[in-house]
Amino acid sequence: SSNRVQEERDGTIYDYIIVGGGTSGLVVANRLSEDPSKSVLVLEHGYIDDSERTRIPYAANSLNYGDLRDGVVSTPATQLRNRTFAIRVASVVGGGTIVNGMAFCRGSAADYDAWEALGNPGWGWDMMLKYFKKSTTFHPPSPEHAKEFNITYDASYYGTNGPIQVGFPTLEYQDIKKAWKSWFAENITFPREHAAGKAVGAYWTPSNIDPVQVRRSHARLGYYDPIAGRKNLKLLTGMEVTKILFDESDEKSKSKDLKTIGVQYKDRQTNKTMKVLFGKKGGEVILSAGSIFSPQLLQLSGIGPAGVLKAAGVPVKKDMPAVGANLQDHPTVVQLFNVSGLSFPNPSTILTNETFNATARAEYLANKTGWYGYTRGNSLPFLSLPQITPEYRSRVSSLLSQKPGAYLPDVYKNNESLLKGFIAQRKILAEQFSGNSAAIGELPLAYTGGVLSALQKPLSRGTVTLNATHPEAPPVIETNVLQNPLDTKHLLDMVRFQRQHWSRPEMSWLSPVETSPGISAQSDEELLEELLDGNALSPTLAHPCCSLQMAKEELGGVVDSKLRVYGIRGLRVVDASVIPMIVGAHLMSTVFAVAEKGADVIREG
Ligand SMILES: Cc1cc2nc3c(=O)[nH]c(=O)nc-3n(C[C@H](O)[C@H](O)[C@H](O)COP(=O)(O)OP(=O)(O)OC[C@H]3O[C@@H](n4cnc5c(N)ncnc54)[C@H](O)[C@@H]3O)c2cc1C
Repeated sequence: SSNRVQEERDGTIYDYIIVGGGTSGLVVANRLSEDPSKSVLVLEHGYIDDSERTRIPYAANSLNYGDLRDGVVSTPATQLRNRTFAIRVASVVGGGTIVNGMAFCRGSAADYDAWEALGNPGWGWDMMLKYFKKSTTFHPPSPEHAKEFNITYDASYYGTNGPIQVGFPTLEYQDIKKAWKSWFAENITFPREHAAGKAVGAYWTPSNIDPVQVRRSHARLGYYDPIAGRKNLKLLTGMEVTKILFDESDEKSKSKDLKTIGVQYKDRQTNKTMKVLFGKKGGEVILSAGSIFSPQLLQLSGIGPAGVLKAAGVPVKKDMPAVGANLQDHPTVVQLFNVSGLSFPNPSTILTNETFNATARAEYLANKTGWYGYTRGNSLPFLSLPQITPEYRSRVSSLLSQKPGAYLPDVYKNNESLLKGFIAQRKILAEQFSGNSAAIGELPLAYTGGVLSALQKPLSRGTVTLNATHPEAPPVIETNVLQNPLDTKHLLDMVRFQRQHWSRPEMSWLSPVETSPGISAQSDEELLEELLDGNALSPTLAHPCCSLQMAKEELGGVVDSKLRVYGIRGLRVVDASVIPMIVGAHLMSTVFAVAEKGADVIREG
């Protein structure tokens, strides 16, 4: 019965089993199946969704709940009055790229060079650039449009025939010109192209939009649909992988590494549990279930912190405390201003004016023009710490004077490699905080009143561990948001920057009045109190990552630079969880590049 799937389906013996047909899984599936002599199976938890909400660029403004995984919630956040938060992850063929906000931006060279510095040769900026290009096709804006809105770019940093279509919406709201004036008044940098390695300052970033079809470009559309007919590639949807299977005979002789022989999975429709096993020559399991479910699956399979596994009744195959540690995301803070004097239409119009919305929709459906072709905006200042606060030097010295383990979760306390890894990360972060090599805050250009800032370089670290009473339910996610007090400082630095920005003469056209936190709040304590009262802080911008970090093993690495899980044969991870340190950018374009490089690394053997 262990060969049931091969028997039931078509008798194929697979060389690769990819767990998760999301963003990374489909990239890897595409590249590995380019070789007709290799056969590839993708098992995806979700289904195919080709509805309007996945196509229409404007739909990127609303959360597509139908394609999100149910019940993924963080534990009460001690620093945020024990609030819990939905951690948004996709469950759909194409993964996060089907449901996300379509911001397609890249970090700075220093963000990726940091990965290389943690013991990952070939993962620095110079090499990653190749994969940023390979994954994309860039569509420049029309010269008239670019001139009118001062949209700058350098197409040479993108690809010319990659699967993901990248470009700008063909229309912009007029008020954005005034909003940009206020940014030009700031003493910051204005890179012509953010994707050139210096993504620090105020700049235009593209979307994953196909400007010809005027629709969302995503992993399924770019990487799977065009090759779905390959005979050596099979995608099964609605399948939840529940265990990675190891060669039990190997396991008995403790001297040998564990070796994968296949996976066990459950058909979500019939609830039937099945197995798929490699043939005699073996194969590789590639974990691409994302930053929450890849660590869960490793733990369900006996690879993870022994204490966590035992508590959940899972037999320990390999004690690896680093599995599920190092979780990072971009914590956010929202400020509110009352504004007047906006032109018609503005970005709020389509959200609040039903007639306008209906007309925009009809126009899009008839000829793909109008505001339904506009996403969420493409002007995204990402600032370095010195650009945000004159206090940056004192921040760096407080960081370096912290006892390294002081603000880390328990798993770091008894684990020397995780702690050493954090110290190595901290050194890199101290360098980034001292200068303008990398962004530490995202402060998207805003003028309609709601102002979001996102911390790009948190020092707090979260964990993903099995739910001891229901190991197969979504795992326990401790974000530990703001556990390190410097993270709070940095968020408040951004709040103060925004406040200063909104009081500039160039913003007076809006007659803005800060309503939350409100200018009576001045000290750190007052600001924090008001922000907590207003539920204005969150641990996540839907960018969970880093929970199975690629690093030297003695630095808390789970995978090596070939993405192989240490000590296990036939098992790699390719998704956002292998990122060792979160970048100063939304994640998707980085994940595409990681997966492209991951596929190359796998093909090299
Ligand atoms: C709501 C939202 C908004 C976002 N906005 C942006 C944005 O505007 N710009 C940006 O750059 N990034 C954004 N992101 C982040 C970005 O989309 C993700 O970081 C990226 O898509 C993650 O890719 P991945 O391959 O790691 O995981 P995913 O794309 O999530 O793929 C993982 C896949 O594995 C499947 N899976 C999980 N467990 C199992 C299992 N046990 N068995 C089988 N399959 C399984 C899942 O169903 C999923 O399809 C957003 C994300 C979300 C959720």
